[in-house]
Amino acid sequence: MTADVGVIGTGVMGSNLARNLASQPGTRVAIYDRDVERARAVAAAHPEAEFLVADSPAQLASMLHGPRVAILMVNAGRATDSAISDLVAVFESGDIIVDGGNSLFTDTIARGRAVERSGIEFAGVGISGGEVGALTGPSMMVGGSEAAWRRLRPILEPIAAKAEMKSEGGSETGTARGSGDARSEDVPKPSPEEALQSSSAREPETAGEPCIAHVGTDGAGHFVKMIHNGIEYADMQLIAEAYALLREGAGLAPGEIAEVFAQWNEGELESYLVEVTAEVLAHTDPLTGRPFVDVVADSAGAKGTGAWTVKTGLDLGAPIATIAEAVFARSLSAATLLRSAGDTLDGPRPAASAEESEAWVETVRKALFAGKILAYVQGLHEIAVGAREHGWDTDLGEVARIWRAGCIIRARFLDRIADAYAADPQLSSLLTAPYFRDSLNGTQSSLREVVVAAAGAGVPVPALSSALAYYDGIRAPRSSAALVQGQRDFFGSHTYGRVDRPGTFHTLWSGDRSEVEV
Ligand SMILES: NC(=O)C1=CN([C@@H]2O[C@H](COP(=O)(O)OP(=O)(O)OC[C@H]3O[C@@H](n4cnc5c(N)ncnc54)[C@H](OP(=O)(O)O)[C@@H]3O)[C@@H](O)[C@H]2O)C=CC1
Ligand SMILES: O=C(CO)[C@H](O)[C@H](O)COP(=O)(O)O
Repeated sequence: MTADVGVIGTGVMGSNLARNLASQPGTRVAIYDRDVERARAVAAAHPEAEFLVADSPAQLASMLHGPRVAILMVNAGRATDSAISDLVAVFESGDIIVDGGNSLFTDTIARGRAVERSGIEFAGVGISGGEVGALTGPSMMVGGSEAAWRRLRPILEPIAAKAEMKSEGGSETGTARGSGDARSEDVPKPSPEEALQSSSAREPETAGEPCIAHVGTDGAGHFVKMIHNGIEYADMQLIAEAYALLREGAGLAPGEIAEVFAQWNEGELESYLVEVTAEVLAHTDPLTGRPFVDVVADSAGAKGTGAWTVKTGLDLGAPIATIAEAVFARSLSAATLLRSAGDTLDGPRPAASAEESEAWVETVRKALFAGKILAYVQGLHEIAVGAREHGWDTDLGEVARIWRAGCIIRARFLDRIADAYAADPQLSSLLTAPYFRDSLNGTQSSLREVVVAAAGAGVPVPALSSALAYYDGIRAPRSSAALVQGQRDFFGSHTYGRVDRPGTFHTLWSGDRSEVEV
């Protein structure tokens, strides 16, 4: 018996993606893990998937009919390199290797070149949705040649999340829905545990637009996924700051804040991350009976995609300060030695004013919405700049469309982003689209208010502050960069342009201070 597709790596993502593939009619899946017992255990736990389990890459290759397709779901970096070289040794020209992990896009470009020298196709596919998404429908960002996309589409499209079709009236009623997505109103949602334990708990979504797209050649899929994760970092940090403003500014308890977030999730802030936040805040630690959030160490981890987004933004000259602040906020949280100096430092201590809490909650909600829009604006701008730099034909509206369901940053307003690019495919910035312009005009004063209040109260809100600075930086009729240009010319003859005539100029600062054209 031969299999249609192979999955390498049967950990959190690979096991669930393999089950998702195996649940498609007529699809037989072969699995392999370097820990062969892990792959065997996955097959034993899910007999309905009828997996073929390979003991080696060579056996996997022998189980697949040609031209072979294998999807790697292994850790980024060395593990991916080693899995690729194992496959290259046993695959043949015309076969295709798909890297579905969170690889750095520049690695994907280099790997593609190396692999394709042997006639084997290579595609880098960003996959988002965590373990439940992998099982019930992830969002997938495909990078690679048109030929690879044509081959992969029939395999991957059926397992992708489906975003609800919009009814008459467009975004007013159109909410994103992936299989396993929490926002279905008419379909009972299996809990994550149910979804993971039993494939029979899964109600495959067949209607709706599949959340998968070919976003460009070589590294484009992993590039777009990297920035998805950068936005994820910013979104999470903005939410965490809103939580701090409610807890420390309004004196609300975690359970009360959980209710606030659950309520926010009914409106324009509706998103998977806001929903998850409400669940985490409502949770009580079974060991101590205290709010779960109070017993978790306040030191955040990171696997690297956020930092890559920031490094790439620096290389591309794309201003993504809110994403950068979110990455640095995690670094600061984990810098225990640095933070130990805090005890000796003066400053205000937050004092809650509970009597104003209702108005404050609404102000924080609006500030969070403004911050969230600005974080997406930054991420999408970085995609546009990166696509230009690398020659990828990435359609930002398509990116927004495939993020509407299945992925971690799925949110109601992604419909609005998709609409904005559909209305104007040449949109230079989301900020000029009427919905986003009007939303920011209606929320910017709240963003300003919380940043001022937080600074006065000593509550750190780096992401909200940087979102406001980004907004005001864009609004400023004249930037203070003119002075920076003057300073650069003074100490380094770096030259400058003028507002009143074309050309490049230098002032003879050490001489008679006359100006010369250079
Ligand atoms: N977890 C998540 O929510 C998400 C993860 N991702 C990405 O998906 C990929 C997989 O993540 P995840 O499933 O969480 O990772 P896990 O560590 O749970 O699983 C990876 C599996 O691959 C095995 N493996 C490593 N190297 C090889 C190899 N050369 N050949 C065969 N098997 C190998 C590992 O074995 P061993 O334990 O021995 O190393 C392990 O069993 C990563 O790139 C991750 O960044 C993407 C989206 C979401
Ligand atoms: O890819 C993902 C979702 O799309 C992972 O959830 C993400 O990698 C988590 O990242 P980190 O551990 O850095 O917070």
